[in-house]
This record gives sequence, C-alpha cells and structure tokens, in this order.
Amino acid sequence: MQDVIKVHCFGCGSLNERGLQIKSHWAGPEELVCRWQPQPFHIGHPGVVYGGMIASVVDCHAMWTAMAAHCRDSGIEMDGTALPFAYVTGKLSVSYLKPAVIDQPLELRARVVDKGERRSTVECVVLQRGQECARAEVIAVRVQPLA
Ligand SMILES: CCCCCCCC/C=C\CCCCCCCC(=O)SCCNC(=O)CCNC(=O)[C@H](O)C(C)(C)COP(=O)(O)OP(=O)(O)OC[C@H]1O[C@@H](n2cnc3c(N)ncnc32)[C@H](O)[C@@H]1OP(=O)(O)O
Repeated sequence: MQDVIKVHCFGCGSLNERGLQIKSHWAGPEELVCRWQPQPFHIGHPGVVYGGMIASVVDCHAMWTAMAAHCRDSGIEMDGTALPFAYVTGKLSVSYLKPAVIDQPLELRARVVDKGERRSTVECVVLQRGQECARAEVIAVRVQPLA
C-alpha cells in the first residue's frame, strides 16, 4: 500500500530515506501483515531489539490497518490519489512478552477489533520465528488530512 500512497512518515514513508520503510499488506479478509528486519543499530540490550523500535513499527502498521479497513468499509480506492482523511495515534499500548532477537525478522499481524465514529481499535501481535514476542492495542483516530 505504501508504494501507491507516498508519504514522509518515519515508519512507512517511501519518501523518507532514513525511515523504517515498512510495508503493510492484506493477508486475509480482516488481517494486515507487515514484515520488518531490525538492523544492528536498532539494538537495546545486547542481541535484543530496542522495545521502542517495536512500538514504532506497531504504531505505523496499526495506522495503515485502520486506514485500509476504513477504505474497504467505505468503498474508497487506495490508488495513490489524496485521501480525504488521515489516521493519527490516540493511544499505543504494548506488552512485551519475550525478547526479540536483533538478527531475525519480525512479523506483525493486525486487525481492527472495534470501530467508533472516528476511532478504530487495532490489535497487533508481533511474532518472531512464529513465537509471540509482543502484543499491542492501538487507538487510531480519523482526522482531516494533515498538511
Ligand atoms: C498521495 C498523498 C496521500 C496522502 C495521504 C495521507 C495519509 C497518510 C497515510 C499514512 C501516513 C502514515 C501513517 C501515519 C503513522 C504515524 C502515526 C503517528 O505518529 S500520529 C502522531 C501522534 N499522534 C498525534 O499527534 C495525535 C495527537 N492527538 C490529537 O490530535 C487528538 O487528541 C485526537 C485527534 C487523537 C483526538 O482528538 P479529537 O478532539 O479530534 O477527537 P476526540 O473526540 O477526543 O476522540 C475521537 C474518538 O477517539 C477516541 N480517542 C481519542 N483519543 C483517545 C485515547 N487516548 N484513548 C482512547 N480513545 C481515544 C475518543 O474516545 C473518540 O472515540 P469514539 O469515536 O467516540 O468511539
């Protein structure tokens, strides 16, 4: 999706050469997946991914999950033309369940579990080698497009 909507966002922006360049894809009727390979400088404790990086990747993937689900529900094409809304993070809550090692990719699986008028609650699991290493709940709020 990030290939068609080009933004500068640190998490997903293809226009941000210093960003994480994450990409989110539908992986079933309700779930979006994102795979991200940590780099050696994303380290916290020796050999372990810094937790704040995991939160960043979760944050961005959750916003795209909210946006993609809303576009699907509203019949809006994500074809690269400017969208009439944006999603911002209202709340981000991460439970770190197991250390994530620095040299293995992370897989994020997210879905919208509840939706209000402008709020989407997104649940995201973070897997490494098939094991759940973190779980998050994210509140995404739909706003007018930001300049
Ligand atoms: C070709 C070009 C295309 C361009 C397309 C552009 C699209 C770009 C696409 C992709 C970009 C990449 C993706 C981005 C990723 C980055 C993510 C970030 O880093 S975001 C920055 C950090 N977050 C902020 O800066 C928010 C700061 N906070 C605020 O602005 C407000 O507090 C805001 C908007 C969150 C809420 O304020 P209110 O006054 O508008 O709305 P109220 O009435 O308070 O809440 C609305 C709903 O949200 C819930 N809500 C709000 N905050 C909540 C919270 N903290 N906890 C729980 N619920 C909350 C409320 O309960 C309400 O829910 P109910 O609709 O009634 O169900």
